[in-house]
Amino acid sequence: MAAIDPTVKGLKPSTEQYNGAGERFLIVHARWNDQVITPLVQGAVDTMIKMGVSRDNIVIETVPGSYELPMACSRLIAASQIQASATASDLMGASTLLDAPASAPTSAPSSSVSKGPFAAAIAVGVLIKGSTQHFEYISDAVTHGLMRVQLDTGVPVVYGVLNCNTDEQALQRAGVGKETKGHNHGEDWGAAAVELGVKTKRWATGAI
Ligand SMILES: Nc1c(NC[C@H](O)[C@H](O)[C@H](O)CO)[nH]c(=O)[nH]c1=O
Ligand SMILES: CC(=O)[C@@H](O)COP(=O)(O)O
Repeated sequence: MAAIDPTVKGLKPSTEQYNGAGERFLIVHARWNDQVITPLVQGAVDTMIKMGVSRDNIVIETVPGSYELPMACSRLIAASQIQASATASDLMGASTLLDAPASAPTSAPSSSVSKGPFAAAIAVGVLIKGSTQHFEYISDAVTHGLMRVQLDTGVPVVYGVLNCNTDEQALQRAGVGKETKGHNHGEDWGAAAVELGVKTKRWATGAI
């Protein structure tokens, strides 16, 4: 049998460098299959930091299982938008205090911590096939749910969900396989979140 060309399958690196500095990102992860989830989330965080994102601007939330990911992403994206408008009106209020005492600060305190809306989210879950139809139903529902969240909100939701037939398949895709280590897909998801966050913001201004 002919060997598979290892250069065929996989992600071509982008020619553009993306910088997520100043942007806020969301990671929601399931707690099912934690041995696989932990390195995936770590891989995503490490890559985002390498791409300029401050660790303080990565919000990490957990849910019990993958089935809960779409709801949590949807509501947390909405919460970040509420928080951003509340912060904006607080700042506007502060800047119109013309009769503020001379000792009062004239601008908002500077901080690297953002209260802006999430630029992008990553939903991380690991589904491993068991002996019933459970896996198929959850995989399908979560996949469609996450797509719906990103299209409905206009905020990119990276698909960090592994759908695996065996434990070893899942471990290898988190870079911690027992037979062969494999590649940590969380790193790709972190990079995708920063790229899509930057691009979506650019597209929102009408720039192409
Ligand atoms: N079997 C897996 C689950 N199952 C749990 C569900 O996702 C859900 O939490 C429950 O049905 C309550 O709504 N979740 C995973 O993430 N991975 C699995 O392999
Ligand atoms: C509801 C469950 O988590 C469980 O009964 C599913 O079983 P399996 O993973 O063997 O399909």
